Amino acid sequence: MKDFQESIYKLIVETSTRLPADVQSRIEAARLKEDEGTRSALSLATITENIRMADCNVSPICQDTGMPTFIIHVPVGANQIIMKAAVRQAVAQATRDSILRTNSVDSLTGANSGDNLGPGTPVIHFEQWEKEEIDVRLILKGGGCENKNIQYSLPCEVEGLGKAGRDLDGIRKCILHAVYQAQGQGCSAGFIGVGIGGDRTTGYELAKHQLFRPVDDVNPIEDLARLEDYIMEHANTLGIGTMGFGGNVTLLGCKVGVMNRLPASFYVSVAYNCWAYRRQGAVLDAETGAFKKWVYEPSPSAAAVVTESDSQEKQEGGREIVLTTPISEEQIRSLRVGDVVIVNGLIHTGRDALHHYLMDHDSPVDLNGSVIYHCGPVMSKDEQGEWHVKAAGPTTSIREEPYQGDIMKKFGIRAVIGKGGMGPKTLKALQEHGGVYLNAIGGAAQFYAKCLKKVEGVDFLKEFGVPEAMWHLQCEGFAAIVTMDSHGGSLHAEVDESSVDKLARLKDKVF
Ligand SMILES: O=C(O)C[C@H](O)C(=O)O
Ligand code: SF4
Repeated sequence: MKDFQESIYKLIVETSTRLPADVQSRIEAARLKEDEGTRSALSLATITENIRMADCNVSPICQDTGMPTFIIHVPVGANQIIMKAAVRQAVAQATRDSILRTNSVDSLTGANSGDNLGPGTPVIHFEQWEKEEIDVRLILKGGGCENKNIQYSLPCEVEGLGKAGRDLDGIRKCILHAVYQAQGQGCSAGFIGVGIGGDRTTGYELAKHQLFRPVDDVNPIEDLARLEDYIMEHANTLGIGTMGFGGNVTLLGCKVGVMNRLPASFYVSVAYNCWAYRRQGAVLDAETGAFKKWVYEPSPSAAAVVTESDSQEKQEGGREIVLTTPISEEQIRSLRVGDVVIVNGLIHTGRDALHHYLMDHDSPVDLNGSVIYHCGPVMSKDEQGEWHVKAAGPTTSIREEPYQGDIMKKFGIRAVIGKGGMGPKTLKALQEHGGVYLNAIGGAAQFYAKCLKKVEGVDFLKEFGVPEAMWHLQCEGFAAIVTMDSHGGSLHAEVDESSVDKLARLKDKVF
């Protein structure tokens, strides 16, 4: 097994930095389905550019490299103990090389293990089979879309759709609702895996397993093939669009599996995966572990991908405003939903741990007129001890809803950049205080890293770990869209309202 570890490392690099061809072609098709010049079309152009950059830079497509989950099929007699140790070493090496973000956190203390190893991480499942080769599949599914997974226990009442019974039509309602409830927060347009039956644990497992199916396969069970087609057609009438900006394409793939259940239970489990659907597999030689071939066709090389890199400019009706930090209240009050803002100057990252901390502590730096970026970057340190941003897209902002308004007021923060939008408490605070919410494109980690020119410093690195630390970054030309303004306007509230109406149109029995 001398080559096994190296093959696993190669698989991790491929998975984190290049989307397979089936995934990429769905994204490209979505881009063509969106009307030219709309926010969704331009966001998909940014996403396409980001995919190209990740490939060229051999760097993570998205900064959240997720929970590394391996499913390994081995011939009878393979030594799984040795293989497991090699997988763990390859994961640690990929983390040192900034291909994976340090993503393993002690649930009680919040301490980051720093190498992606810890109780429960990475996830490694072994299966034996009769074939004379090893098949290793890997999925890197990030935390934001994982938070949008949902499990239904039938029969139940589904918002917008009424009663969902223990039949195919009840299942249909659950899946439609699962897409609706994710809104833009799981970086739509997304892919879903659905597990029907099992118990609460195996139902979710089955759902995740569906994400290993090729995007273009046809379900061998006729009823489920019909259900998948129906969902693909109708989930795309909800109008949620890319990042929840509104648009024609909300769902890029739907795969449904079924297993037996207990008489008393009927679960429908949905695993929601963002557009950054990073899954790949490798077939390896059973004796040496040497790489033989990829399981999913890799994308054509980056040079062949056609891109439009001027995305986010000239948005539908929106103005483009350049803001340099520190920003005044007057400047903020002049902004409206739909404006494109180009941010320059010093900004600060802050997410869960920092927001919690700032509620009853002082800030280590002056935040008056500043911008907080909801982001947990991938960073690397060079030999001179200088930090560099390797990947830095936004994280889901709604997690900071309990804190955000209070913190903006307490420290005089004028803008937050994030993704997926925030709720009524923040919207009210933006009005009272004179603040704005700027939506960046989730997953576009290479695209934004390019704007983060210099690391001026960092606080709480030891205490919170790399993703949660407060990084002080000089940025240049960071484009984001105003989706919540200081006049009570919220694009997220609008899209939510209109999509629940559209969901309700799908109430009538189909199956
Ligand atoms: O943790 C992150 O960087 C992002 C997360 O995947 C998210 O979607 O919010
Ligand atoms: S930030 Fe978005 S694209 Fe990245 S892992 Fe989270 S949900 Fe996926």
